[in-house]
Amino acid sequence: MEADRKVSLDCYSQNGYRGMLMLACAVLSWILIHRWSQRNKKGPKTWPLVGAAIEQFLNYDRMHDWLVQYLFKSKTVVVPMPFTTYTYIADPANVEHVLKTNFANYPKGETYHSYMEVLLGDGIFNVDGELWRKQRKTASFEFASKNLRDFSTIVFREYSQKLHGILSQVSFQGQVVDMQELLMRMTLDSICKVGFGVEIGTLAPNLPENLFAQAFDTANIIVTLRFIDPLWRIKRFLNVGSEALLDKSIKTIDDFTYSVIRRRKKEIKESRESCKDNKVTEHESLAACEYFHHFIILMTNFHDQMKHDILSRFIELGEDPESNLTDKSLRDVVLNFVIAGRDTTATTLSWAIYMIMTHSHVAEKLYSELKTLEEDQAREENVTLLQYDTEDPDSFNERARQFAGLLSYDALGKLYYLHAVITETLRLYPAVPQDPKGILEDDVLPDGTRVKAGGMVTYVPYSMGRMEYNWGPDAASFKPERWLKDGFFQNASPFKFTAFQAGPRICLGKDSAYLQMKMCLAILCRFYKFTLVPGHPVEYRMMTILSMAHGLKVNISRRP
Ligand code: HEM
Repeated sequence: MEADRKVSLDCYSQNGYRGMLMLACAVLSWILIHRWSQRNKKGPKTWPLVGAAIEQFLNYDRMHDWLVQYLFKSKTVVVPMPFTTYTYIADPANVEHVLKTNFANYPKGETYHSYMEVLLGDGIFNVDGELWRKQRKTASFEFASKNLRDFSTIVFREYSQKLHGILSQVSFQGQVVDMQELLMRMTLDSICKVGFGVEIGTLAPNLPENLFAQAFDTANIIVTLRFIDPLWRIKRFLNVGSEALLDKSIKTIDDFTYSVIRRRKKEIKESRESCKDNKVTEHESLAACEYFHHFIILMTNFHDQMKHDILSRFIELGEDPESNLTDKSLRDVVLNFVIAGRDTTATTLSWAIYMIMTHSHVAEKLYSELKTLEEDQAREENVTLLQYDTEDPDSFNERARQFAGLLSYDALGKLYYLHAVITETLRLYPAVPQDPKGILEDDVLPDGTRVKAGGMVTYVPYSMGRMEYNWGPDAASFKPERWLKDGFFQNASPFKFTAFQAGPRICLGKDSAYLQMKMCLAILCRFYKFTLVPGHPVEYRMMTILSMAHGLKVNISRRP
C-alpha cells in the first residue's frame, strides 16, 4: 500500500517535472521566436509582455540620446510598452501630419491628462477640445496686446538688471555661481509679475529659500517618471515612495498658488475701489490740482496695467457666473503659465550661456554685435556713453544700467546674431525635448507607419535637431550662422525646428520668451565672460523640461 503510494507520487512528480520542462521549453521558444522575428527591426528590440520597457528603463537617464541613436537609423521608431505603444517621429512630414493636417486625431489624450493632472489640472497644457479652445482664445488675446508687450519689456529689463547686480557682486568677490539657479529665480519672478502682477522677490540679493520652486521641480520629475513606471497608480493608492513625495510637493505648490490668487483678487478689488474714488475727485479738482491729475493718470495706467496681466483677465472672466471658472481653474491657469514661462526660458538661457562659453568665437561675435548696438543706440538717442573701469564697481554698474536703458523693444529686434544664438541653442537643446500626443483613431503617417488608437505618438525636438537628414552633415555642430542670410535672421519651417511646437497649439509665449532671453543675454554677454568651473558635469535631467541635472557652475569675469 505504502509502496503503491510512493510509486504514484513518483509518477506524479515526474509528470510535474515533465510538464514544467515543457512549459519552460515553450516559453523559451516563444522568447526566441519573438527575438528572431525582430532581427531586422531598426527600433529597440522587445521582450514578450514587457515590450521595450526594460531597455527604456535602463536608459532612462539618457533617454533623449537613446532615442537619437535609433532615430538616426530610422525616421520613425516604434517602442511597444506593457500597456501602450509609443511611436517616436523625427521626419518633418510626419510631424506636420500630427501637429496640423490631422490635428484632431492627436490630442493630448486621456493618458497624458491622467499622468499630469495632479500638477497641471485642467490648465491649457493639459486639456483638449472646448476647454483648451477657450483658454487659448483668452490667452492669445493677452499675448497679442501691446500693453502686455510694453509692460513685459520693462519687467524683463528690471529683472535682468537685478541679475546683473548679483553677478557683479559675485565677480568682484571672485565667487562661483550656479547660473541655472539664478536664471530660474529670474524667470519665476518675471512670469509672476507679467502673468499675475505679483512681486515674489526670489531674485533678491540674499537669494531667499524658494520652497515653491523646489516643490515644483520635485513634482515635475515625479510626474515624468510616471510615463515609464507601471506601478505608479499602486504607489499613489498606497501613498508611498515617489507618489507620497509628490503629494507633499503638490501641497506646497498649491499653498503658494492659492496665495497668489487671493493676493491678486484683493489687489484688483482695492484698485477698483481706489480708482472709483480718484475718478470722482478728478472731476472735482482737475483744474485746481495739476499734481493730483498726474497722480490720477498714474493710477489709471496702473489700473490698466493690472487689468492686462493674464491672471486678471481670467479673474475677470470668472466674475461671470456662466464661465464656471473656480479658484481651482485659476490655480491651474497659474501653474500652467509658471511651467510655460519659468522653466522653458531659464533652461534655454542656461544652455545658451553654456554654448556661448564653450564656443569662444561665438562669444566674441556676440560681444561685437552688442558693442555696435550700444554705440548705434547711443548715437540715435543722443546719449553720451559713460566711461567705466572694470575694477570699480560703481562705474561698472552705472554703465551697465545705462546700457540696459538703451535696450528698447525695437533695439533688441536688431540683434540678429543674438537671435540666431538662441535659436541654435534651441535646435540642439530644446526646452521641451519630446512631446507626446494621444491617438484617437487608427491612422497611417505619411511615411506609411501605422499607428493604433490608444497609443501615443511623440515628436522629438531633441532628436530632430541632431539629424543629418534634417540639418545636413554639420547637424551636431553649434553654428548660429546657419540661421543668417546676408546678416539677417531666417526662420526654418516649424515642422522641422519644433522647439516651440507647430500648428494650432504652437507656443503662445514664443515672442515673449525671445524678448526676455534677448534682454537678459544682451546685458550679461556685453558685460561678462563666463567660464565653466573645472570638472563641473553638464548633463540633462530627465523631466518634461531639459534642465541641467547639476546646474551650471561658472566663474565670471567683467568685460571692458
Ligand atoms: C524658450 C522658451 C519656450 C519654449 C521652448 C516653449 C515651448 C513650448 C512648447 C514645445 C509648447 C507645446 C507644449 C505642449 O504640447 O504641451 C508650448 C506651449 C505653450 N507655451 Fe511655450 N515655450 C517657451 C516659453 C513660453 C513662455 C515664456 C510662455 C508664456 C509665458 C509660453 C506659453 C505657452 C503656452 C500657453 C502654451 C500652450 C499652448 C497650447 O496648448 O495651446 N511659452 N511652448
